[in-house]
Amino acid sequence: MNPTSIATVSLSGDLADKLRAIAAAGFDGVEVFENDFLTFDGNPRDVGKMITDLNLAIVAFQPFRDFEGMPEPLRGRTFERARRKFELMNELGAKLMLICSNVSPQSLGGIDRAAHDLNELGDLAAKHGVRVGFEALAWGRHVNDYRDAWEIVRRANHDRIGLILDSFHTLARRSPLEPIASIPGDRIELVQLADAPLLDMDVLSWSRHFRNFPGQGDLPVADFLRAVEATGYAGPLSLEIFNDQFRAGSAKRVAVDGLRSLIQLADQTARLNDPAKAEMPDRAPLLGVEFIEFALDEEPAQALASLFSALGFHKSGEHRSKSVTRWSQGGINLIVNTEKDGFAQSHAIMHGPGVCALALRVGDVAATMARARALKDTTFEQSVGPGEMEIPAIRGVGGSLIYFTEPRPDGAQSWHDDFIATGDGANAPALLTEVDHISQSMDYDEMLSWLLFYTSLFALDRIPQLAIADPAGLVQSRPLVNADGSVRLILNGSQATRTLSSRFVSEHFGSGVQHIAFTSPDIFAAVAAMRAAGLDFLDIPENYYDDLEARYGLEPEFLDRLREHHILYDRDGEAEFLQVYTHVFAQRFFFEIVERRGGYAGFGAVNAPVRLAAQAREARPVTVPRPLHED
Ligand SMILES: O=C(O)c1ccc(O)c(O)c1
Ligand SMILES: [Mg+2]
Repeated sequence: MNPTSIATVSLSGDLADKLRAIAAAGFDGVEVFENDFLTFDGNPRDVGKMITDLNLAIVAFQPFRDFEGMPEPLRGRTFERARRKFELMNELGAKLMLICSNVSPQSLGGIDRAAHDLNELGDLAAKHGVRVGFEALAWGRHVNDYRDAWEIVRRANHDRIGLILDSFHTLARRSPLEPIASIPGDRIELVQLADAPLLDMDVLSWSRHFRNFPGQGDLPVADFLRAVEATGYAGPLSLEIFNDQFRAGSAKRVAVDGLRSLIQLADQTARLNDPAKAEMPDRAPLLGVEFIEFALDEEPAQALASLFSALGFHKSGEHRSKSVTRWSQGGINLIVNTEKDGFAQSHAIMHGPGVCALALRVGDVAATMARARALKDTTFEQSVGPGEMEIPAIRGVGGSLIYFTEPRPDGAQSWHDDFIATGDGANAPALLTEVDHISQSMDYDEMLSWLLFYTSLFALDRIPQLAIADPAGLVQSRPLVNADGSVRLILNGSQATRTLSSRFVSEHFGSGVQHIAFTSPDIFAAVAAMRAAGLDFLDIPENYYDDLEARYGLEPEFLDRLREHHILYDRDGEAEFLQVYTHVFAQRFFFEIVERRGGYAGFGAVNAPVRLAAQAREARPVTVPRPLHED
């Protein structure tokens, strides 16, 4: 793999914070952004030493703007400015200066004029023992395509002058990638990498605010890198991300994401060339949700058990050595953990009653763990009793765990064997059959981190992000689904502080599962049975049903049944979706029951504002967050 690097502009903090985060994440080098240096209180030699002490290479000093094609007397000033920066680079210990193409209205066009300027600058660079790389900005005044930048560099014909390629500028303009392959690799000084979501806006604003790490956006960065590899370029791959959330987020977390994105991109690019030569197992296919584990104290656990019973679950097992019970229905397994020590208890103390772990069924646990380790995901081990199974796990959202299980040939040990089966109620027909989806709420700034976490490890497809109106602000919602729909995860985050999603995070000390939806083959029968068992459902206003009638012209009888059972409805072509919500449990999480008819693939997004408003009416007033247990 090429050396890894990241530009300081990609992270929050002052220069020292940024450099520490970059080194801690394990990058080989760094592009020093001039602005990070100018605003830092430390002389160039000390900054240079700080960087080498962290074992980082200075890959580039940048950007030097508005250089080529200036008329006199501006041209003379520009060369003097460059000379000063070369001196500064020598003090810092930087060997490469990045020049981005001129945006000044005063600049003059002409490839030979630009080539001549760069040739002359090459002599000055040689005098100072440094090199210069020229990069086309997508919005450059005369040079805005890498092919023109390369032609200028070629004609400059100076051994101190090379080309800089940036995936964003190339892919944003939809420039063809094939011509990259014919540039000699040793004339490329640096390759910068960035992804971005597809947005319909001017390219400058898009670049300055919405870039993100490869794999977080929609651009074909692997195709770009594949073309670069064909040149024989062996220098650093440097992430250069201008992103509003990254500037505000945790430098440490974002730096780790950056390295993970490069690891996944290298794997993706290798697979484009020859899947057999990949160095790590492929993204893990998900086969289903094996179980969902709740951690809580005895008292709320009893209330949760009543709720599970009313939802049609039966207690199907008692753990052999721990205070852990299993509840089942159809293909769904829920685990209730009330242990007095260990991971689950810490989770309950920290977050209150809630989901502390998800277990996902994968084709090959060992391969999944190997890929997780390659991606630098955090693995987790916990002590187990004699003869009990250790289930391999990694850390997920909000410090929760993701366990991995795999289908086992008959007779092989499985996590089920840790439980003594209790058969009560096992023969009742299942009202609910599968986990339909799991929603996790998180800080808005973390959404791209968890998106990368999930999609780099698992074969999950991203569904476009939706903005959903909560009465207290917008909530961004990003579904991730596997090919057969057996695993659907939803990431929710909001920049507004009082939305249901934000309050979940702020009042419960961090991100986590806020809601779980189960599939029912017959939602009316399920809701009737649950109501008979004493459960009631989130109230939905009459206005909603009036609108449904107006929108779809539903049969009055059908509409009455929806209304009576508080069921929400959506339609997509011939496909239909019915959904109903429990009240919120312990002010933390809630359940949803859905029925999908005719292959409905969405999540009832049109109904989400109705649900959020209903929940807001029920929500307690905001209180100052405080841990459940203060001992
Ligand atoms: O947005 C800019 O000005 C800018 C500067 C330097 C770069 O390498 C780049 O890609 C963009
Ligand atoms: Mg760039």
